[in-house]
Amino acid sequence: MKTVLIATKNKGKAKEFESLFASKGYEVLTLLDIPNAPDVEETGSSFEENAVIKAEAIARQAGHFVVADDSGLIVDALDGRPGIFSARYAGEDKNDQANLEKVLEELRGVPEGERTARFYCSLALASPNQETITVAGSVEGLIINEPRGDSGFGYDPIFFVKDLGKTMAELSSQEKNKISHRAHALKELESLLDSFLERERLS
Ligand SMILES: O=P(O)(O)OP(=O)(O)OP(=O)(O)OC[C@H]1O[C@@H](n2cnc3c(O)ncnc32)[C@H](O)[C@@H]1O
Ligand SMILES: [Mg+2]
Repeated sequence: MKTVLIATKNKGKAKEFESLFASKGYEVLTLLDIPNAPDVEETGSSFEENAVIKAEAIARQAGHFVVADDSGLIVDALDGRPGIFSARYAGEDKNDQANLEKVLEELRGVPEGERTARFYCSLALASPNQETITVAGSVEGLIINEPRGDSGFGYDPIFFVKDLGKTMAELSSQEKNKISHRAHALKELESLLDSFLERERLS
């Protein structure tokens, strides 16, 4: 089976990539499988910049092509926050529960019609031998008042998907993997991946 290395230490993302790539015939490895994998500092000012920083740092270290994901929640009433600071919104310890509570607190009193938001995912595909490629995907939603559901990870329990009448955390993993920002970004990457890997083989 073909293997792809994903430059992430996030267990929720790792699980989703395993199932998203399984349908394309790839086995997924992440930094969680590699002892002492470095923490790459996310010093960029956009999702794209951070995805590229992570992908290129790990590709250089591993001497192999990798995919990195930089993603987050963009809330219109909060001028786009938490945005690229989604993982550490409530503090350096990256606590999902504290992060979503901070968003709910900041939105207290904001009427339903003004609680629009989107999840955004930038994927970067990098190799020591080639120019880095980036793609992106997003999904629209509303931030509800109370967390609902216990699947998924991160901000999923407060992100309501209007068309499905459920929060992201109330969807099965199969359902989330059809409509998520990550799934949409990966769809974009799919058409570029084969030719990237062919150039990789020839380099
Ligand atoms: O950098 P890596 O190691 O990949 O792991 P991370 O958790 O730090 O990941 P990011 O820097 O990309 O931060 C993304 C944050 O946005 C949130 N997020 C991203 N995708 C999400 C999803 O599908 N559902 C819910 N929350 C999500 C989640 O809280 C993440 O911690
Ligand atoms: Mg991160």
